[in-house]
This record gives sequence, structure tokens and C-alpha cells, in this order.
Amino acid sequence: MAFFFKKPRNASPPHGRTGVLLLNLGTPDDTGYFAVRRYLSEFLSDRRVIESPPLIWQPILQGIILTKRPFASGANYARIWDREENASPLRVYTQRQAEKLALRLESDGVPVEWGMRYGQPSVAQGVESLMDKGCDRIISIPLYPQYSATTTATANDHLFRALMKLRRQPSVLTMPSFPDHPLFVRALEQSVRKTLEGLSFKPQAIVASFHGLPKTCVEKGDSYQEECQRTIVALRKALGFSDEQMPLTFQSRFGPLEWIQPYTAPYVTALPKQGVTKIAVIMPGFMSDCIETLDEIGNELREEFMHAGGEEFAMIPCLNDTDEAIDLLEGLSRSALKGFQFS
Ligand SMILES: C=CC1=C(C)c2cc3[nH]c(cc4nc(cc5[nH]c(cc1n2)c(C)c5CCC(=O)O)C(CCC(=O)O)=C4C)c(C)c3C=C
Ligand SMILES: [Fe+2]
Ligand SMILES: [Fe+2]
Repeated sequence: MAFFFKKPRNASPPHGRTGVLLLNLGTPDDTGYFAVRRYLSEFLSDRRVIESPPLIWQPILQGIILTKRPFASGANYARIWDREENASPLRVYTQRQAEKLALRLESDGVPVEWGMRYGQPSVAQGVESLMDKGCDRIISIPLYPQYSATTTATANDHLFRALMKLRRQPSVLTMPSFPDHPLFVRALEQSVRKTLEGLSFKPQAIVASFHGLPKTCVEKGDSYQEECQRTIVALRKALGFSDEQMPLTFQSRFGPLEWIQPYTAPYVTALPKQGVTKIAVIMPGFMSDCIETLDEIGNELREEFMHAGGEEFAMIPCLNDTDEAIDLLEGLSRSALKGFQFS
């Protein structure tokens, strides 16, 4: 192991320096079969995501799934690709969030970097870059408002895996999830109000759709579902909405297991029969628009809703790099900075 221990490139300033590291999921480098296959293989080989024993799961993954899915997923990514930046929206927004947060923290001498759990840029690169800037303390912010072992915990695992290779480790403070943090709720509230103002119709319901999770994860103690509830209770309260006006659903089911319910697609396609033909959808489990929001909701769900008799469908954008999103990241960073001061 000692073989891997690297020398720090720069000495830390005598009184130390703190940097912020934003952690996100990751996304393919391009929409081609091999790039998507590489991404899915790394993602779906993570035992925090798929807990089945590798001896059983790997032949299924490397056989059927990675032969077929990259074609379908690649075509979906192609529909939402940011052609100007030639990158996936998740990557574009994560980078912009980091750049804008860096501007807010610049005058305090706090650098900001970002890294992806799967793919590029890596978390190790982010750590190295902060250490090159003299940071001996790192505030890591996993960009998941609600905790899940499948997202937050694996991001933290990956960060600590990167630290395993360092002789001189920085001190690390990992931020907790923020399902009903006032700045998060305020950012969501503003995004709802702004979108509603710009619509030519009044939605009869605003469906809140969160990424799903296998039911077994919750049964084993994952707090994700409860944290999604906390987000939606706080948002309904901020907007003065009832449960019916803002129902909670779960999207993105993967594989044959039962996932947490109600599932978004059947819920939404049943609405027109109940007289609800004009809806908006908000996705408060995602800090940035990505394939799950832009394609699964913005393309697929919209089509299914219209086909089922829907008349109007609007998507409320994720927080992305809005000022309110950066207010939230700045607020989280500043409270963590206080936690790193001894006197
Ligand atoms: C068992 C599989 C999966 C679990 C568990 C899971 C949990 C989970 N994921 C997110 C957030 C995102 N997931 C995204 C994409 C995505 N998710 C899965 C599977 C599981 N997710 C797959 C296979 C994919 C890739 C896309 C596809 O092929 O369908 C994304 C978007 C990535 C992007 O590039 O845009 C996000 C974000 C959460 C929050 C979560 C658990 C709570
Ligand atoms: Fe996912
Ligand atoms: Fe999906």
C-alpha cells in the first residue's frame, strides 16, 4: 500500500486553507455505445447501488444488460445532449454550480472543485486540485438533497477511497443531506412560482416526482423515502398547497424488484380519467436537470400523459445554476466553514 502514498505537491499554508468539493453522480462522456456502456458498467457494478452478490449479478450485467441498454440509453442521452457544450446536462450544470459558487467564496480564499462518482472529472482529481491550492481541509457536498446509501454514501465512500492513497490526508467534513433546509425549500418555492407565472394555463396539480429506490433499501434503513416526504411537506407548506395539489411520486424504476411507490408514470396517466388534464411536474430530488428529468419526464412522461387524454403538461426546471441554487450551496458551505473553525 505504501507504494501508492504520494507526496503532497504543495505545503499547506501554516494556518491551513479550506476548499469545497461538490460531488455528483456522473454521466457518460458521449452518447455512443462504448461511452454509455463504460458509464453504466461502473455505475451498476457499484455494490451500494446493486447489492446482489457479484457472482450472480455480474454475468447478468455484463451479458444481457450491457449488451442492450447502452443502445437505448445512448439514444435517450442524444435527445437531451447539450450540443453547445458537447456534454451531458448533468455535467454542464454541476460545473456551472461549482464555478458560480467559487465566485461567491473567492473573497474568503476558499477554492471550489467538483468531481463525479462515476466517470470524469474524478473525485481524486478534485481532491488533488484542492490540495495543490494549499487546502488541508475539504468540505464535501454531495449534491443530493435527500440521503440515500445508493447516492450520498457511495459518493462519500469514493472520496475516502481517494484519500486512502494519500500520505498527507486533508481533514474532511462531509455535509449531511438537506431535504428541508430553508434555502433549499426557498429555491424550490421560487422555481415553482417563476414557472407558474410564465405558463399560459393553471395546472390542476403539480406532481412531485423523485427518483425511485428499491423498497428493500428503505426496509434495511435507507432514510431516502422519509427525506423525500420531508421535502414535499416543507414545499407544500411554503406554497400553501394540499397533498392533492402536490402529490408525491417516484420515477426511474430499474429492474424487476418492487420499488417505493406510487410510481410516477401510472399515477400521472390515470389523472385525465379523474378530470385532471392540466399538470406541471417538479423533481425536487435532483439538483440539476439530467436524463431522468429531461427525457424520462420531459419527453416520455409528457407523451404518455397526452396519449392518456392530458391537455397541458409543464416541467418545472431543476435548480441548476440559478442564483437560488447557488445561495443554497453558499449557505451550506458557510455553515460548514464555521464547523471547521476551532476558535
Ligand atoms: C438499481 C439501480 C439504480 C438505483 C438504486 C438508483 C438510485 C438513484 N439514482 C439517483 C439519481 C440519478 N440516477 C440517474 C441515472 C440512472 N439511474 C440508474 C439506476 C439506479 N439509480 C441508471 C441505470 C441511470 C442511467 C440512465 C439510464 O440508463 O436509465 C441520474 C442521471 C444521470 C445522467 O447522466 O443524467 C441521476 C441524477 C438517485 C437520486 C437515486 C436514489 C435515491
Ligand atoms: Fe439513478
Ligand atoms: Fe430513467
